[in-house]
Amino acid sequence: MKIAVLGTGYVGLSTGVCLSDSGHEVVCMDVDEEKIEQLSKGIPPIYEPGLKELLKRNIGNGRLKFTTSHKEGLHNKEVIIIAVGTPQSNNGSADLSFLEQAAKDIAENLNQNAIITIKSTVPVGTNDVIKNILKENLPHDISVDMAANPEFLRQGSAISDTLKADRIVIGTENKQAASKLEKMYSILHIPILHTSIRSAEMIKYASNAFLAMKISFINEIANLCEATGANVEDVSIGMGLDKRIGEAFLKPGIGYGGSCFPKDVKALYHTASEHDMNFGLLEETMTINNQQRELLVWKALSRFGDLNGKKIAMLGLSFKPETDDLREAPSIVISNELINQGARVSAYDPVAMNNAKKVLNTQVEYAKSPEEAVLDADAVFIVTEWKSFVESNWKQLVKEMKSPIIFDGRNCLKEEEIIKCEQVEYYPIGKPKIIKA
Ligand SMILES: NC(=O)C1=CN([C@@H]2O[C@H](COP(=O)(O)OP(=O)(O)OC[C@H]3O[C@@H](n4cnc5c(N)ncnc54)[C@H](O)[C@@H]3O)[C@@H](O)[C@H]2O)C=CC1
Ligand SMILES: O=C(O)[C@H]1O[C@H](OP(=O)(O)OP(=O)(O)OC[C@H]2O[C@@H](n3ccc(=O)[nH]c3=O)[C@H](O)[C@@H]2O)[C@H](O)[C@@H](O)[C@@H]1O
Repeated sequence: MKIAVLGTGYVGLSTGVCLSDSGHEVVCMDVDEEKIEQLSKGIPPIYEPGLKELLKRNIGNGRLKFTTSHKEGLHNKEVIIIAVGTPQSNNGSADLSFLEQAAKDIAENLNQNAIITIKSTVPVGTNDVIKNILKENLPHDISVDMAANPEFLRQGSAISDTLKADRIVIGTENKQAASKLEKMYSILHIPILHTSIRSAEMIKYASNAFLAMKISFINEIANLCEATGANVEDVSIGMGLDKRIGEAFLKPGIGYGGSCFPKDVKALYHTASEHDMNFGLLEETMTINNQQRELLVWKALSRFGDLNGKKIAMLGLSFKPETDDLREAPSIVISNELINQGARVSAYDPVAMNNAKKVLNTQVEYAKSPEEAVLDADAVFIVTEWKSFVESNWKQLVKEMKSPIIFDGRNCLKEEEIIKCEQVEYYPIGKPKIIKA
């Protein structure tokens, strides 16, 4: 099948690479010339395990091409996938300007009938808006079918999530479009759910909002565990064993971040208010998340009384491991708050340092290793659960610190390793602290 993809971000690129690897002929387009130049040489602009190999293989076998020209990319394509960004606008709703521009680009350059498949996360009803833009701008002899095909991949595992998704949701307005898209994905052997376009659009927001709500719920339970002496890890396991609840997304921490949960929960809340509905559950999910991001600072304040002049090592800057993305990362709120409190921040991340320098407060200092970051520090904050931090020699690391105090925002360090430290104060989330004087 001949497929065009607009947008080579996490979603467009993963989709393009995986569809070409399944045997389709794919052209990926982007308006960012630098990205396309890099991609054409097989260099991924983002860090994603497995991406580089698939990129090289499919450029090499001629099934995957990149261009900045919509005319060239859309030429003779049966399926057009739109995967441009839908960021948050000032009032919390989804900003559809990239999508609207993409629709105009398609209308101006499409040379045959095609299925326009919206993979970007878009509010219910957006397919209708885009269809109207297309209708107004397409030549009269070309017609399109619309499809909503939301994406559920996670950053850091984008390729394996695309190849081994739990489900593919296809929302269409007619059977021909539905069966063509089903055929496009058939080689992946993933369960497919066919729905109306509006239901497919809603499935995406409902899924992200539900997962975000699960995280805020377990974070509040963690805070209550700390107050009552229970252990949230046991509580999560005990809850998750009930198949009706499920074990996933019950890991407490310092709140959800990333380019999607925060913006999608806000956008769904906005959609509800447009329909005169106060979706209080979503409002509370967001409030809890905002509070949780400041938790480590509150814990440090309660331990030290005052953070003025204290050196705090911040290990991990990306919003989660295996990505260099800092969008809505808790590290942004934490470092700002520490600096407000007069603390010195020494930060380290194995892959996100370059991006961090573009977004974090300019007063943040960057270390070349965890060892350098913790040197003479009054405390260390574990902000992202990178494997290399978990596997570090903590017995040795704490010896480099001014005071051996660890605030673990991800409950990722192994208690059996912490106990080996000669002196340590270890403060996890929602479970008992470990103090060795
Ligand atoms: N990042 C993620 O993990 C996931 C994102 N999504 C959704 O997918 C959509 C895309 O997200 P990302 O891939 O993260 O976005 P991104 O911002 O990383 O990439 C979007 C790309 O589209 C390009 N673009 C903009 N206008 C264009 C046009 N007219 N023609 C061609 N290219 C154009 C941009 O230059 C950019 O490279 C969003 O709606 C997002 O909510 C859905 C699931 C997962
Ligand atoms: O729409 C999207 O963009 C994507 O958003 C999330 O994917 P992603 O943001 O890449 O990452 P997640 O692994 O879901 O983590 C999101 C945040 O939640 C936090 N989290 C996750 C799980 C958990 O149990 N606890 C927890 O605090 C993570 O640390 C991270 O900050 C969803 O998991 C994807 O299904 C969805 O496609």
